[in-house]
Amino acid sequence: MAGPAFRAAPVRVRIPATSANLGPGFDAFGLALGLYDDVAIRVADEGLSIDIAGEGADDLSRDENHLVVRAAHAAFEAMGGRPPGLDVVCANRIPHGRGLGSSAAAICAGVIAARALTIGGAERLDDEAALALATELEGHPDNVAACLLGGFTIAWTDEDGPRAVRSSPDRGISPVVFVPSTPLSTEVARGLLPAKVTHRDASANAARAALLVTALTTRPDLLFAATEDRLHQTYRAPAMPASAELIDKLRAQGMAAVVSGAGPTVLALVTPDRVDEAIGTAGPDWVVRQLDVDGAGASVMPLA
Ligand SMILES: Nc1ncnc2c1ncn2[C@@H]1O[C@H](COP(=O)(O)OP(=O)(O)OP(=O)(O)O)[C@@H](O)[C@H]1O
Ligand SMILES: N[C@@H](CCO)C(=O)O
Repeated sequence: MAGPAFRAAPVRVRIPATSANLGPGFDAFGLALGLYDDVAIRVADEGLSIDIAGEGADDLSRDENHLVVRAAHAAFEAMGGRPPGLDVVCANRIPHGRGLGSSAAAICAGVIAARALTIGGAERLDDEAALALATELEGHPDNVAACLLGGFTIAWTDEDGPRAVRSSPDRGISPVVFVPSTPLSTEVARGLLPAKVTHRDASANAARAALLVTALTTRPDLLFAATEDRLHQTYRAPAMPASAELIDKLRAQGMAAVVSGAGPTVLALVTPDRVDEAIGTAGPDWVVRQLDVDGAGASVMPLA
């Protein structure tokens, strides 16, 4: 295929935060949340300029190592070639290293923006290829699947690569996130996991994960039972003791609380009448937000 041509006009993409695992669905389940990064990218005649506002403005690199740029470059290469330069403007709202899918959002922003900037991009990089590329860059498919598709997603990998299906959570479920001030990198949190787990723990998780699909989509009354996990949360608790304590407190009140992604954010999935009670359970050290479920996933937006 000949190298691609590019659109002269900038594109703006809106990318949701995501919560992965949801308790028992380690590396498989994801939920898109109504908290967004906005990224605008324009093809330039040369060079690279990166403007960052919000999360990470003080510490992110402003060169080719910037994750949005790395993902965009990877996507351009996959579509046949890069443009000569890029101007990138990021408005970041998803906190970094907290378990709300900031790295997946940055990757999906780069991939979706690059596709929108490339003439014929949708044919050169279809949705399956975009998921595969984003998964390769992120290392696992759960956050990127929810980020690209919105809603509640189940991701898995077969011989053809990562796959995902999406469904809409029951409208009677309100996600509440409790974000601590200190980050924990996913890499460190994954390093705490054992290489092997017992058959008993694996089968316990299989039952709860299967139950969670029903609980999330049609039976919110089963969410508490469905969010038990034995594959990652206990192993990671020593790296996030305050999160483990808050989860215990919320669960003692019958609320479905879990580690969000690799932590240390805590996610509670509650009915709307219990949102205030959930929020009141956390002390002043937490930034607590009730968020909507995002139904659209990563979207190309009209320019303002
Ligand atoms: N908007 C962004 N722009 C550039 N780089 C980002 C952006 N968001 C995240 N990153 C990079 O990703 C790192 C955080 O990724 P990490 O996987 O550790 O946490 P997370 O994605 O926030 O959490 P989780 O994967 O558990 O949901 C940041 O330290 C930064 O290097
Ligand atoms: N499934 C991943 C999500 C965080 O990126 C983990 O728990 O490590």
